[in-house]
Amino acid sequence: MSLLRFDNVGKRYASGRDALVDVSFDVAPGEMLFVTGHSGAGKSTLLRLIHLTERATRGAVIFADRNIGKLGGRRIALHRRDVGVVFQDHRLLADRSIDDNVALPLRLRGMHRAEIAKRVRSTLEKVGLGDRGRALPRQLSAGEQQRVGIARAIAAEPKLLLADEPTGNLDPALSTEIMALLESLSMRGTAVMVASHDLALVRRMKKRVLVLDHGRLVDDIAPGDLAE
Ligand SMILES: Nc1ncnc2c1ncn2[C@@H]1O[C@H](COP(=O)(O)OP(=O)(O)OP(=O)(O)O)[C@@H](O)[C@H]1O
Repeated sequence: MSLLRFDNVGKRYASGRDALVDVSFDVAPGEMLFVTGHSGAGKSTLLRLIHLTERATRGAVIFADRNIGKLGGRRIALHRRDVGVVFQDHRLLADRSIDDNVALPLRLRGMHRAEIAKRVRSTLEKVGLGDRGRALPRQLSAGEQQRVGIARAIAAEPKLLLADEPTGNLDPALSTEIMALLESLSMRGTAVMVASHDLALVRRMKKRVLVLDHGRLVDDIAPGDLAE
């Protein structure tokens, strides 16, 4: 069974630019994989079609057996509950505590306060920040802030976590640490898709790699098979 399927997907922006052309692949539940390719190859666009910040203009994007390209209004919000997103610049609220930042998506879905407090605590523990909940983002290191970004994205227990260049601003040691964290999430059952142009990092992780070139999927490399 697949969690996500791209079926001959194309994306042409209003500008006329073809960002994705005839892209097909499947992602299994709990799988971790990378999407790589040169700048402008279409990595971010591919993730946006899954999060529905953009729509495919050809083909179908199927998530949990549903064609999400047709969803509107409230159904988009419901779909996004299943899809967590981590950004390069983590986008934490500077004047809110770490606890509040992680709680925000749970509040938005109307969860009860006691349940939120419990979830926030367990999620921060998962990312190794169980004792930092009262700190403000600026009191944390760059790597810790990115871990808070991941905690916020997984607090609601999505089926899929999308990460767009999640280590773009971090040094190699911290990047490896963040990747190990993402890997541990996939081992607990959350599928993880990481867009990255950092080939050295992608190689070290020995996961499946989708390679985009000018919007086309030119390779789908099995775990560990990326050439040195
Ligand atoms: N909102 C948009 N409107 C028009 N064209 C866009 C838009 N977003 C991206 N593009 C174009 O689509 C193509 C793919 O862009 P995308 O951002 O998906 O690539 P990328 O692989 O993520 O690149 P990078 O590594 O530089 O972030 C590029 O040619 C880009 O200029």
